Amino acid sequence: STNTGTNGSGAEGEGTNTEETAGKQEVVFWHAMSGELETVLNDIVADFNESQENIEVKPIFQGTYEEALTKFNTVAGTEDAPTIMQTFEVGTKYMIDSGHVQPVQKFIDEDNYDTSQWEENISNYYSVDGEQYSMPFNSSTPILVYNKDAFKEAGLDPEKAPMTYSELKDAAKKLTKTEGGETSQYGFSILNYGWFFEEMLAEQGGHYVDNENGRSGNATKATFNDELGLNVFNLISDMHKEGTFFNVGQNWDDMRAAFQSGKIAMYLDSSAGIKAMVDNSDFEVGASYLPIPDDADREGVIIGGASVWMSSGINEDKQKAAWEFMKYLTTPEVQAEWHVKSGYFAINPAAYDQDIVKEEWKKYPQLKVTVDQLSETKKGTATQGALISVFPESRQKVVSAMESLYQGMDPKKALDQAAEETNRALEVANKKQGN
Ligand SMILES: O=P(O)(O)OC[C@H](O)CO
Repeated sequence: STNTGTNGSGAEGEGTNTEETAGKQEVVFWHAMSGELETVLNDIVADFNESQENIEVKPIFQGTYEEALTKFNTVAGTEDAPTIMQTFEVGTKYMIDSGHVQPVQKFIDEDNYDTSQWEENISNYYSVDGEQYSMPFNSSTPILVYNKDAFKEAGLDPEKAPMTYSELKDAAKKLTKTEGGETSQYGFSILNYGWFFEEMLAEQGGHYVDNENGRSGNATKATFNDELGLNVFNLISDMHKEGTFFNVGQNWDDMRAAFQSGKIAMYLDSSAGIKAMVDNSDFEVGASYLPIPDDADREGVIIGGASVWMSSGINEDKQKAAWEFMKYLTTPEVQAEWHVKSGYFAINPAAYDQDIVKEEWKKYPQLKVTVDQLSETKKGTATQGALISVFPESRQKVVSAMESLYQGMDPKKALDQAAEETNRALEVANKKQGN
């Protein structure tokens, strides 16, 4: 089964929005939650619908985050646009620039809604120029996941996950099993997905683009190809050359299957994948913080996952109905259920005081690790994440650069190329926006 929105598979909705059902205000909700996540989401929606006389929320799965955004693009600004759209974090600026979204700030103000109950680290990400654009919903961060049984077998302390690049390299060497030129177990792997690079850069306090990650002004240039970005690329390249790193490709399912089958002993995953991993592995699974370079200060992680957006240009009663649903999603009770069943963070930390969370943390201490890593994150423009309209495109360039490392490309050259391509995309986008 799939666990995260980046890894969509399953039945997709038709994407057409039907009229009001039985006099109820229909709220069409496009999302990218597949597998078990979709079930949990549908349950929450069903509970909401049951509690409402006049509102009916209709969730429609639209594929991966990338696929859903492409579909949104084709209907944004028309009457076929969904009332609510789930978009991954790196689509934030893209959504704002689209001109087809209604910032939820309007409803926060009209309703005197208290957003201080939201986790600041999370809501900050979706707040631009003092305005809350979207409502945080499913937030995740990457974590290091490791096979504790393999650690024991290799003579490593299963309670001590590697925290630095040197420790990671050493552990990976001990965990790698090679016989007659065949490697049956690799020490480490990272999915070819730009998110992991973005996070490992932020951990060191690095910026992805100029103008303080596009937060103090419009970004004009990529900065991720600096020394800090190079640390990450060098790590991957070195470990790959040493034979301790396995290239799993771009598919989340393949990566998780490689871990479960014992092909890799450590890898990076979304915090939203940890619970299913613990449940579905026949060995003990550990979770820990992202490793950092030996001499770096730990800055923390950027909020990943997605938030929910409201379309503009649609009936205001529909928007109000959507806002009711959004408020419901953020209650401590719903967030507690969402956190324990999905593994995503509670965007309302009061959820962590709910009994079901306390019980679950006893059973799955790995869940708490993910919350600790986030709460220890230092506030700043590095960990707030970059704000750029061409982020989804730039991410693809970084993915290609990561892939070229396995063909033996020089890490600096690979990274520079991704940066140049990002610069070109930024230039085009800025011209279009008249900046
Ligand atoms: O797979 P998710 O939902 O944890 O999200 C990971 C990334 O942040 C998506 O951009």
